[in-house]
Amino acid sequence: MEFRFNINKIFKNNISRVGNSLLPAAFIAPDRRSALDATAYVAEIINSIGQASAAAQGLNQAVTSSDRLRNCDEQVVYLMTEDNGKNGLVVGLLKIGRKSLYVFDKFGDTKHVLAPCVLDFYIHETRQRAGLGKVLFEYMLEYENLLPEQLAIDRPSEKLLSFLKKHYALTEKIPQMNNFVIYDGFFTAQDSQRDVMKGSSMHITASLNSKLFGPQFISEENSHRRSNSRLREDAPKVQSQVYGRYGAPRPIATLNQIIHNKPVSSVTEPNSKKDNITNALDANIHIESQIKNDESNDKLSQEMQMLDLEKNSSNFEMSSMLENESVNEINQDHNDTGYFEKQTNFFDDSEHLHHQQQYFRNHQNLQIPEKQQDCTSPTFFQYNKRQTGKKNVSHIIVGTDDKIEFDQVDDKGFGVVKINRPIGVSSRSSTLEQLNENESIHSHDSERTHTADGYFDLKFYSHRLW
Ligand SMILES: CC(=O)SCCNC(=O)CCNC(=O)[C@H](O)C(C)(C)COP(=O)(O)OP(=O)(O)OC[C@H]1O[C@@H](n2cnc3c(N)ncnc32)[C@H](O)[C@@H]1OP(=O)(O)O
Repeated sequence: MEFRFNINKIFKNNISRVGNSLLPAAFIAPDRRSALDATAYVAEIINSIGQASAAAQGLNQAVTSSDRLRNCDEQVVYLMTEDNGKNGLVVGLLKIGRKSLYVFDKFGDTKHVLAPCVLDFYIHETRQRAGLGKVLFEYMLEYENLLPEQLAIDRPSEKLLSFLKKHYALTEKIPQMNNFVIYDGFFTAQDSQRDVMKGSSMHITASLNSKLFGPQFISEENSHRRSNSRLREDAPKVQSQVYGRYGAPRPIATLNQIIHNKPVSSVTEPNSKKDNITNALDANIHIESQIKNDESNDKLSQEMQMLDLEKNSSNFEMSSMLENESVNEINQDHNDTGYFEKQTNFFDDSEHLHHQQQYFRNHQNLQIPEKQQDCTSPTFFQYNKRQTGKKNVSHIIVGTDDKIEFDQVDDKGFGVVKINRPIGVSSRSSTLEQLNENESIHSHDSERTHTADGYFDLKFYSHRLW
């Protein structure tokens, strides 16, 4: 390919490497004007041979142009020239550049690579099959320090495929979804040259996630995490060791025994303390029976309601305290879910029972019979709307024949049920006022008052440190 100007002044060697400056590396311009002229000449050469290459490949548009080369840092053009004793000849073009590609490996996994690519390759028709193509290609490989299998070929022609097969024995292609052709050994060479983007590959599956969000990057961290998660799935599930306060020896849980009417034989507290607890419970029960006998007395009825609630809540509290081992865990869950802060509203015993059973099922340490009516003894106190005269009353079912220990609870936190009476002291003769002095049910959020619509709001609170 001849030009109207002398290319020998620009290209000192047979093969010249031209970057985005559009000047050969060996070109030394005496002045600025000479540099600008040389740039214009090189641009013309590149455009011309680019058009010739496109024509040789049957392309409508040239792959190689001076504008594209000027605007791209990652691409370079190798030009092969001949000195014909006149203006010189341009006989070959090879354009390469690094491209970010998503390519399949041999196993069908998609990888994201920054690979050197052969973008355009052309030897003038008058010089083809004369070995010039190999000379140009070898020069490029040596200059770029690349191996032939490292290259991704952009839409190669049959001539180029034949060329690569003949000179470099590249035959085993790895099928791709794009127009690039890569050969076996591409990834090995890539890894050796650190051209694979470190730690990043694409994971394409037929999963919904892939459909919705596209292929996922698999970084080293993700791979590690996935392998760890698999290990975790395979590993036997062993309950973690409990340390500290929760690891201390605890009495055997008795709430289950209370519900099932079993003797609380495992409680290992001193007898005197258990006796005190029993006395306190008996006292409450006695008061309850007395009050029930005289339902016409409104004042006593009010007192009964207060005592009922106090007993229910205190029994529940005492049971909870005895259930330290299991309840410690439960409390944490319920503090999070606000279980004890929920206002219960049971008009129907079956609903109440279902709720209670559901609660115990959620905590496998505890058991509750499927049918509460199976528990015939001891007495289970279930106060409903008819008994209390209130629309909303929280129900607590507690067996009273068992010996239960309880401690006083500080008036701290939300909705604390407070029992301020010394253990063993009967509250039989307590009037409502005395009861307010010594035994009180505190609810910071909603006081124990009769509201206009008759609602009674009692909220339980279970401290995390119990
Ligand atoms: C990514 C791309 O650029 S794809 C486009 C590639 N370019 C083209 O197709 C343009 C037209 N062809 C050419 O320019 C040249 O033929 C090139 C660049 C492919 C090869 O350059 P050459 O100087 O011919 O290569 P070289 O002489 O070193 O090697 C010759 C070998 O190339 C292959 N080859 C070259 N020309 C042809 C041809 N017309 N038909 C089939 N194979 C050919 C053959 O394997 C040949 O070996 P053989 O002669 O023993 O059969």
